[in-house]
Amino acid sequence: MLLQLALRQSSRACGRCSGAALPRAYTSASALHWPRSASPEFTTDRIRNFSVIAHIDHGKSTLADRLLEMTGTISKRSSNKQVLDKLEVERERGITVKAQTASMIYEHKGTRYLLNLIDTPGHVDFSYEVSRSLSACQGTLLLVDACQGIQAQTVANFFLAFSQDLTIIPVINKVASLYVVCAIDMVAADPERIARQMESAFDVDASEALKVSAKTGINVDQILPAVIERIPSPVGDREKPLRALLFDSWYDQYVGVVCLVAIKDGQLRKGDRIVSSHTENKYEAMEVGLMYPEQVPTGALYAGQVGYVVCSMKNAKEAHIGDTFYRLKHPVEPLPGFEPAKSMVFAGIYPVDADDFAQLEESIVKLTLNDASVNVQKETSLALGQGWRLGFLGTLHLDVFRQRLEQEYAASVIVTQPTVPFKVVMKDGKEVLIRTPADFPSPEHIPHHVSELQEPMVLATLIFPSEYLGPMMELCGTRRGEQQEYQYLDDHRVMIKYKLPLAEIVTDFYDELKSRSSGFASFDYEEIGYQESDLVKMDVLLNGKPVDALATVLHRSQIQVVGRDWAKRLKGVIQRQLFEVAIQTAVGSRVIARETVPAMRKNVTAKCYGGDVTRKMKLLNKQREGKKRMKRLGSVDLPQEAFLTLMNKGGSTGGR
Ligand SMILES: Nc1nc2c(ncn2[C@@H]2O[C@H](COP(=O)(O)OP(=O)(O)OP(=O)(O)O)[C@@H](O)[C@H]2O)c(=O)[nH]1
Repeated sequence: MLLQLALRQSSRACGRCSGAALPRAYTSASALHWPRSASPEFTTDRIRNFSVIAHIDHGKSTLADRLLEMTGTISKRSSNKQVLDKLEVERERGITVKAQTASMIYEHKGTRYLLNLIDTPGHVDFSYEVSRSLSACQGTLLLVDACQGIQAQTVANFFLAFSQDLTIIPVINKVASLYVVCAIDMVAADPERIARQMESAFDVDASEALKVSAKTGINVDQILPAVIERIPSPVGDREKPLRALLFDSWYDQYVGVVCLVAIKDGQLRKGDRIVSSHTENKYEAMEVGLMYPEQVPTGALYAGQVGYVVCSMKNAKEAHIGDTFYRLKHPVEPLPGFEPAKSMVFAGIYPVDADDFAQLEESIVKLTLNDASVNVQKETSLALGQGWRLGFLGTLHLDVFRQRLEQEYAASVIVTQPTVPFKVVMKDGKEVLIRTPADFPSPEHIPHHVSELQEPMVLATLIFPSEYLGPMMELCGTRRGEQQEYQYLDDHRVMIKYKLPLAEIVTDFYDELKSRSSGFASFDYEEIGYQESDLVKMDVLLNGKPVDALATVLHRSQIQVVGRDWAKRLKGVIQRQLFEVAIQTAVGSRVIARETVPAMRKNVTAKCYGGDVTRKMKLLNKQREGKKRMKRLGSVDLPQEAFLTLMNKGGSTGGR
């Protein structure tokens, strides 16, 4: 019984991990020590809501650990590392993909404060998480690595915070490595230089920058006093009617949907009847509390506080991020809310074994309960059967989703080449969004019905040491980029901005960027709408039959290079079969490239003379295992790797 209770507790703590409970990686001081009657004590003047934003790997999660330790929210244990990175994929990849909230109590000059900290992801694909998390804050710690200096996501995140009028505290991290030759830039970490960079890029006062080491704890004790003294307390009146902003939600397999709310006005008590402004659905608040750092019920939340509410919501889709909750019979003006997340990269996901369709569907539904930014549509491919066309925020997001399907749900899937959403403007003025190459108009159809083909464009920011200026400009040039801006951040670092087609950066742009800059360049982008483009659909044919799941849309200038490359790559992964396999790439009826896989003999044990039964069995088993991972397309067996190899041309993870 006790064991069951412990397991239940442990998986509840990980409700955000879509039901796949992780072992508790840390010891929380929370549930036992939280003074349950404490929340009324924290009036708005004794609350600070702040986030930590930075480029990837600049130390946000490590700093969050130190702050949680300092305030006694978690105990000091060597095993307490990146405690707010709760997902398995986050721990394995060492990145944050989901913003996490934690409340702390901190005494400053004899007064106790309730501090609410939100650790945000650094990667561009998850900037949607950052922007909505900032709506629950009045200030932010802008963290910059003392070796690397300002990077592209530092700039992007700074502007997100700036546009929301937040107080920004500059923090230079990793100053402990001051006397060590920094492996990244091969120059000593130089906090003064970084402070000057921040001054020039963001117009902040360099003397206000805190210089800390999140790892060793140096100067970390200066952070919370600065938070209290510099960041304004939230405005809000607990005597007014309830206005609660829903800014995050997740599905917990035991209690259902958990909503994270920022109470802008009024109070939210257990048992209250509340209404969603978006849907007008009515709910009962069954449990309310603070994230300390796990869910700790407090019975009530008051104006200015950030916490969770479990209400009688049946379906996670009812939780509309940006919604306003109000108390039944006391309607209020809804808060502005947020733009919904826009999918920028689409890919088909299919079960390797068609029998696993129902199981995979269940896994996708569960996973998307905790990631509403994934766009889901059923799709049928002639080649792969029934599956889904999923929309993601970027290729890292896609890769993380695939990894979570495989790790948390043991799914075996085929992911097709990612594509961006193209636009077809018809002659009658109608606009059609094309999310899958299979829907792209045929060459015969275009002259009669289509007036323009368009592709999505982005404004990319690249930051790198000045000696890489040539290779970086060349890279952007070969990717059909147009230079927009050029600025020296200091004597060593340059920032350039390029207008680029999104399709060019969801392929291997990031890998190229890293290899041509020896790893020193960083980049970020924002969408800037659609632009006319000379697009064509390229088909892949196996023994003369087009495979719809392998089709892609390209700029006309790329057909020759990609066509030849794909034919070669497929030849490399398609095993020899009983008959010859012709691989062709083609645009309409024009063949671009052809490769041939010669025929082979079927009997894998033919060379196994004599009576060695175990060896024969081994070979046959191997052949059977191999077959399991094959997809039969007409008469040709296509391995899972065929899709992967094109994706890698292809789908780099676009961010790390
Ligand atoms: N030397 C040194 N290393 C640090 C310091 N702070 C963090 N690190 C290391 O930097 C790496 C990245 O730290 P994280 O805390 O995961 O960085 P993050 O900003 O949360 O990363 P993302 O969530 O991926 O954006 C880890 O290996 C940390 O141990 C520091 O003060 N000094």
